[in-house]
Amino acid sequence: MASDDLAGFIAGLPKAELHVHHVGSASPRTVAELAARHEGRSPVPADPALLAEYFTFTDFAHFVEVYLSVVDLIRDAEDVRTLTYGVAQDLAAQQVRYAELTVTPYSSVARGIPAEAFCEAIEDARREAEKEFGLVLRWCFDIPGEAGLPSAEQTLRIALDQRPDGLISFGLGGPEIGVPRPQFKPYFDAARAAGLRSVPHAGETTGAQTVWDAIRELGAERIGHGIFAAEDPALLEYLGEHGIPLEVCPTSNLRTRAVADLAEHPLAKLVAAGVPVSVNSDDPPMFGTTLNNEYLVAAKLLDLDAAGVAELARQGVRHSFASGQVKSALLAEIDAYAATAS
Ligand SMILES: O=c1[nH]cnc2c1ncn2[C@@H]1O[C@H](CO)[C@@H](O)[C@H]1O
Repeated sequence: MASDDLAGFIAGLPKAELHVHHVGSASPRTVAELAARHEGRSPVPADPALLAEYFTFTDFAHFVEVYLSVVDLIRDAEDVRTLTYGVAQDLAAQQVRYAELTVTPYSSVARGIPAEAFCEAIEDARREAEKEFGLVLRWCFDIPGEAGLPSAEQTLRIALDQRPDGLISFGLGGPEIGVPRPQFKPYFDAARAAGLRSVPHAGETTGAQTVWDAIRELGAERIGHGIFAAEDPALLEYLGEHGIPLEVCPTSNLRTRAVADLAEHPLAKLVAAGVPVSVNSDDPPMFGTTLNNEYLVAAKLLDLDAAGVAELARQGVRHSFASGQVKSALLAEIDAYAATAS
């Protein structure tokens, strides 16, 4: 199948998205509109054409700085509602049927949006998206690592006090350098005791030890990124044996300069070692990508044909925290599509 045909196959393929950030998914149009409202008071350009340059990152720390400047544009619950609905619409347009969206309530609450109003806004958008697009949305509430333990405490409190219906997991994002995972153990323990699944980022910008810490200290059931696990054969074996999947986002790793070149991306090495992986988009407009494009990138890295790509989509479903019913319906849909379209 030619590359154009494969792109067409991917575009129509029903998919799950497991690693995508809320604010990081805002379309350039949405970001530019929000920036226009705060012109003169925000470094974010109000012209969508200038955003690509603004979203050129020198390293991961620069990425977080830029990310937070966009977070700063979201000032009230109406902004949250509009943003979330737009993200759902963009996912549905790519034939995403189920998505776990990483949301950072701490950042918005710290900027003055009450926790209750924030949760109400995302829940409104979630219900609307399910009704209008048939997209099942779930939330991962993550601790922004750079904001330290007070942000962990508050993220946990918001999760447990508000407990929005769509909330299924607890995460940890932001920088890894200078933000050791073990200090977050009590918060993950409490979140897990309350029935939330554990999905911290680890091994995105630091080495295998961070992934071990995420597993041993935070009870990680899936790992955000985890690409530096490739450095440690014992860890690769452990991930495979215990079925702990990595949520891999190839273009993100390139754009934050975690990986110098796609040719050096460890996806193929991880798969060859028997590590379960899914392919995801992270912060698609900020990285100039889409989930569909990430599938195409992964197909090149793994040398996959249409059947291989369909299997990748099945992995995303299997690694998700969706209900058994949602999983079987989506797997059946993928099977039916692959049988007719390839
Ligand atoms: O690739 C990523 N790695 C880590 N954090 C990220 C990424 N993309 C977006 N965020 C977001 O960065 C904020 C600051 O900690 C958090 O809101 C986190 O969700």
